[in-house]
Amino acid sequence: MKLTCPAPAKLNLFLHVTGRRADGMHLLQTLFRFIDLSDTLHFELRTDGVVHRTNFIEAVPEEQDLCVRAARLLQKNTGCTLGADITLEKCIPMGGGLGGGSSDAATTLIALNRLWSLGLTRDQLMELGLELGADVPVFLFGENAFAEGVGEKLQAYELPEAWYVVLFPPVHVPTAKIFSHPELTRDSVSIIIRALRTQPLRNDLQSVVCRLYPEVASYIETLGKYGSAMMTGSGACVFAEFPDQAQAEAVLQKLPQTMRGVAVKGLMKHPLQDWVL
Ligand SMILES: C[C@@](CO)(OP(=O)(O)O)[C@H](O)COP(=O)(O)OP(=O)(O)OC[C@H]1O[C@@H](n2ccc(N)nc2=O)[C@H](O)[C@@H]1O
Ligand SMILES: Nc1ncnc2c1ncn2[C@@H]1O[C@H](COP(=O)(O)OP(=O)(O)O)[C@@H](O)[C@H]1O
Repeated sequence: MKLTCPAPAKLNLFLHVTGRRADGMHLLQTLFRFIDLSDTLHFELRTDGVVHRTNFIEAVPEEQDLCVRAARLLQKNTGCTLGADITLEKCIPMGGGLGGGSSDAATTLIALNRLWSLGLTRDQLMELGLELGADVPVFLFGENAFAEGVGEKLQAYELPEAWYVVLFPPVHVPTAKIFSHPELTRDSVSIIIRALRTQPLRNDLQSVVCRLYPEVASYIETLGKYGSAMMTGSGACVFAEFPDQAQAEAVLQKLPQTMRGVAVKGLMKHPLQDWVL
């Protein structure tokens, strides 16, 4: 038996750092939006219990791959003796604040819950997902969401149709380096969800990233000539929102050819939302 499933990327339409937990993890408020830029995962059932990624991905060794780790975590927690061959077609730039690894992990949990007939509920999958990373639960939640805590307290948030130009600056920003920076804003005032309609949106991680990686600042400045440009997550990717495809693509055309990026549609929900009860 085989399944082929998408794993969409996310944008953080705003991100505030409101405090720090006793274990050092930062408390955030953020708005997650899924976008139509996806990895594709293929799952083939194995009856010998082995979980194996079939393709070579230079930046991610098999044992570290969040898909493989998600599959093994699911086996461990359910006692399932089935396995899977997983083929991962990467399209989402890695380590860019687009949540690709987290999304791959969530898609693996959803797909194997079905392929192995485990019957775990959405809440059970979200609890498992959180063990793999703070960004995993939202992809299992399945709706665009306002998030608090480290990203695990989620409320569905309805967003209008929109298109995004997403640019990939050629730098790798380690998330831990930004969160541990002494000059990071860690005391933003908590907002209530309704304030999002009226408040200008910002990302509290952006100024530290721009100082350490001037390329990110330069991409924001260039894209900012055409729209309201911001960084997603801990970077390095930057984005701006447009009302329709034509406007987003026109902006992409005007940007210097050296700037890699895409024009993508914002999704109204996760493509596998209906797969989980
Ligand atoms: C910033 C966000 C916003 O969506 O996105 P990304 O840029 O990763 O996509 C996430 O909160 C990223 O969550 P996650 O992807 O789980 O972070 P990890 O890479 O595991 O975090 C690496 C390290 O960053 C620090 N960290 C991370 C998240 C957080 N809320 N507080 C932290 O202090 C911790 O030191 C952690 O060990
Ligand atoms: N399936 C995967 N896809 C991408 N990255 C992965 C995966 N599994 C593990 N990783 C690791 O997670 C890191 C963060 O990846 P990713 O989720 O793409 O970025 P971000 O957290 O910035 O949104 C990568 O640099 C890589 O080392």
